[in-house]
Amino acid sequence: MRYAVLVTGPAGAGKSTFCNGIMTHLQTAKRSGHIVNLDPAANSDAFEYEPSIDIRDLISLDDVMEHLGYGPNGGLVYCFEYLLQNMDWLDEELGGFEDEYLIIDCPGQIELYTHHPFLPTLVRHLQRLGIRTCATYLIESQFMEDKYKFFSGVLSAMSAMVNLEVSWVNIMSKMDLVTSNSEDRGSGRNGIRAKKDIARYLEPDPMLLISAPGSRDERTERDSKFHSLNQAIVQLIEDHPLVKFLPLDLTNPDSIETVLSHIDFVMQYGEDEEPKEPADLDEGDFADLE
Ligand SMILES: Nc1nc2c(ncn2[C@@H]2O[C@H](COP(=O)(O)OP(=O)(O)OP(=O)(O)O)[C@@H](O)[C@H]2O)c(=O)[nH]1
Ligand SMILES: [Mg+2]
Repeated sequence: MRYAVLVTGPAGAGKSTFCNGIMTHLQTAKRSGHIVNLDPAANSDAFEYEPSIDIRDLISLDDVMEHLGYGPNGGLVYCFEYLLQNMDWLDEELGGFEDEYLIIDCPGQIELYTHHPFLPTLVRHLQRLGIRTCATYLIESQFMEDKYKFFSGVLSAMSAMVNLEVSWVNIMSKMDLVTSNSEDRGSGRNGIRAKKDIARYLEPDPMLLISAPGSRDERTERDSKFHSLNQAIVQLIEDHPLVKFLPLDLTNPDSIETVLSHIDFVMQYGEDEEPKEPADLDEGDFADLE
């Protein structure tokens, strides 16, 4: 059985660093894994581990920009359209990997996750090849310092989830930065000071948008349209509590282990390799037989 973990999220969320972190962890646990780079604009320095499959071997953003005159974003879309037209390249690259755990590093343009058909097409393709696929969506802990920014992150995660019909693990990255913030109580910019505050972000409490004091509250009161938009968002998140974040602190191996075990769980990693434990039965279930 082959597995693939898509690592998605906005620019700079820590996706490539997370891919490296998982690789290190897999190696320590004597498990094998491979990085697949799907970012045609990736800087080679970003990879501690040489990607086993690299979209830049098929097409590079620099070439597209130089020879076809595209800018960076149009060029990226061009690269993906090119990949979709040349999926046999990917099939060939994937052909050499049996029983593998692929960690797929994606670019940070969120329009790719919210409305471009690229990722859904890719996921369907992987599933057709019999590869069990799940997706992670990272947002960085600094988002918690501004509740408006944070909820726009929640909405983009929701939108990505709805766009892609696979199991999801949402991750709050760079938690090491929060820890140091909370030790220095004076400097918490927008009130991320106590653990219970963090909990309201990891399991997003939409009331943060309405109740908590923040820099833009005056505007909220003055501008009733802004207020009713917030109300609508609160309602949406209350009605569809789809997004919860697992905290990720790459400086702590236990934290990586927890995140990885969630990813393994949603993909049912290893279930085929070991016989399944029969489900526990209540004594009562046998009563009729006696
Ligand atoms: N403190 C801290 N910094 C991090 C962590 N993860 C990433 N960074 C920093 O955040 C920046 C962006 O990290 P990347 O891993 O390149 O982020 P990315 O999501 O791959 O970025 P794009 O591919 O450009 O979208 C780099 O300067 C990293 O060093 C983390 O867990 N803690
Ligand atoms: Mg990256």
